Amino acid sequence: MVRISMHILSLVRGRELVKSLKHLYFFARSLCFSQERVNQKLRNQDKVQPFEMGNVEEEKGKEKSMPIDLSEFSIIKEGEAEILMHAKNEVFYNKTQVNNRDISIAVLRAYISKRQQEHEAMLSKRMKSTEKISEKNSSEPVEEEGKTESVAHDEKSNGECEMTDQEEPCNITEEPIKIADGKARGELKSPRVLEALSASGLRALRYVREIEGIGQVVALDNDKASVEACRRNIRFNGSVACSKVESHLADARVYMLTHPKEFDVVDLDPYGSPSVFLDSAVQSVVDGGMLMCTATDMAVLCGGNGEVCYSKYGSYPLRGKYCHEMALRILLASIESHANRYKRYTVPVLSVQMDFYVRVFVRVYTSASAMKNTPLKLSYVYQCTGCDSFHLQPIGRTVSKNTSVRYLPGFGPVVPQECTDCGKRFNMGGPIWSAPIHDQEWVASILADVKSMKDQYPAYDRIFAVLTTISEELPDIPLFLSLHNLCATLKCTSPSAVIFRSAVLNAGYRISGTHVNPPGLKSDAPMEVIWDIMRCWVKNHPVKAQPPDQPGSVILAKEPKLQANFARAVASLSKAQAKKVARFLPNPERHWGPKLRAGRQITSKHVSLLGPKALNESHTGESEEEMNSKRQKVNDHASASQ
Ligand SMILES: C[S@@+](CC[C@H](N)C(=O)[O-])C[C@H]1O[C@@H](n2cnc3c(N)ncnc32)[C@H](O)[C@@H]1O
Ligand SMILES: [Zn+2]
Repeated sequence: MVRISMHILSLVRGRELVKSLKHLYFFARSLCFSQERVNQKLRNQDKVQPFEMGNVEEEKGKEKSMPIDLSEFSIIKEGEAEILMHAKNEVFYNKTQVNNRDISIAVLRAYISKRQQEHEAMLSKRMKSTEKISEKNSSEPVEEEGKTESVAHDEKSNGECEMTDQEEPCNITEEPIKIADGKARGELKSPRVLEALSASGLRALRYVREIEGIGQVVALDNDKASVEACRRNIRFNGSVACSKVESHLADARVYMLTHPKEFDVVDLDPYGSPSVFLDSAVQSVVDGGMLMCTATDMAVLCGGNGEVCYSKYGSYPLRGKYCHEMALRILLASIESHANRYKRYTVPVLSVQMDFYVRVFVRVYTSASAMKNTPLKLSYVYQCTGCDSFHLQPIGRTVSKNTSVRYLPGFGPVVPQECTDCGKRFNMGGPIWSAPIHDQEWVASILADVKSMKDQYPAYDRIFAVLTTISEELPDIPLFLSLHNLCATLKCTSPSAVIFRSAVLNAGYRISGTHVNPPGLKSDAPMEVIWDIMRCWVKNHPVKAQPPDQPGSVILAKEPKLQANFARAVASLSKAQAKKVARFLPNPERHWGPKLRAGRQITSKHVSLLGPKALNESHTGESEEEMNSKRQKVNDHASASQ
């Protein structure tokens, strides 16, 4: 009915009568068809009469609508959203990113509820201070100018508070304060989201169709075919999508720069690196808002090309086993550096490495004084070239005297020229974000929410497993050790993870897993303690003699100072392990990975990216029938995974 009324409206706006009637007829007809029947039609190669799809917002008049032949499309359903996918792959769509979209939805839901709580807390604080002042005023008839000023400023600022040194940043876009029953009451507007690189619009559509309390979603793309597809998909998704999603043909960088502090959430999901979008993105987020950012250039971030990483992100990557976590921390450091240019700073809420990409969720605040803490949250990393020892070199430090704090450069170097464990030299990487990469309170509430809405996440099993592992990570320990690598250095058999964890715990240190690598271990035990534990292990599990200059031989030549206790410690299994909750899941199918830029031809140089099967398929020149059957499989898979 809504669709029909929209068409009557468009008719009133002066469209050609005959054309609109035709339009109306096909929409009415499409309403009668169930989704399955549309699919069936596509499978049977039935030519559906073309119908015209107009644009959805202010650019309505500018572009001429193109007639669409539905038989050229397959319908892809993910969550509540459905998109029309053209057979020619003109617009980017990668179903493996369902994990990425699911996690983003979970974080957005948490953000909306947190934002509401923060708003209520701010209102009640404001109310209390107003009450205090009015009490004071009633007992003291003469007003103290200075004291009332701050409240007056508060009310006048209407949510756009200026930061003072100790203040909590405010995060709200408020409607004017309404006076009801003599009380001041600020109402929170629904959050506005910018999906800066939207392609088909699938993400934006899922956001509006699945997230309660979400406001407007602005979907941008600088590719005409993508914007056309996005608009088509908006219409295809009905009235909620039409009223909430706006699609614009625009360069995201220009758009974000010209819309400073306008969006509660800015979502960047680029091909490869987000580096060129960061500067404008950090400026487009409101105070207390959230920036969500994906990077799929893992080869760059993980040290395949260190100097390229430096030029894009301002950090040198290292090729340790921890490189995927380092990738997350390089991205976080880079976002912070861009934010600092505008007196802003970030607070990570959740940082995930999954499949073939990293994705971070950070809140953005403005405060020139809080920004001074940034050097305390960044470190260089010294990685020994001989053994697996690594050490962090913080960039800054503080000295407190009475109530004042001085900010100073960090003491260094934290390592001598040669590794104290094996005698080899160090590579230096970074700077990385060395403060926590998740807010565990957020993680717990996201996890609880995901669990309670299991059916609403097509990738539930996967995202639940990842979030569970994240919830058990030691929050204050950057990077991790690989038990496998420690043993490879010493050329010894490996203790089980439980035995090794127990030895660390029995020595009085903490240890946890990491979501980026199933055997990876995070610990606050210094490297000398780790090596002592391994020396003790080798005493009971001797190794063959090695040349004396080998790092392993140098390490084993020293006597341990600590006597390791390998008795099984109670906490040697994580809670999830103890409860047999899956923490890591295999990929649902082969070549569960990145996808080429829309419209590109698959050639032999893409084999490493997409796998040989993709290449063979692109060369076999499949028949239309095969293509249709594949498209159907995609649909089946999408609906089966819900
Ligand atoms: C990886 S796709 C986005 C996928 C989408 N977010 C999803 O979840 O399905 C990246 C998109 O960014 C668009 N793009 C690239 N550079 C852009 C720019 N400077 N401004 C706007 N869009 C851009 C591309 O046309 C492409 O459609
Ligand atoms: Zn070493």
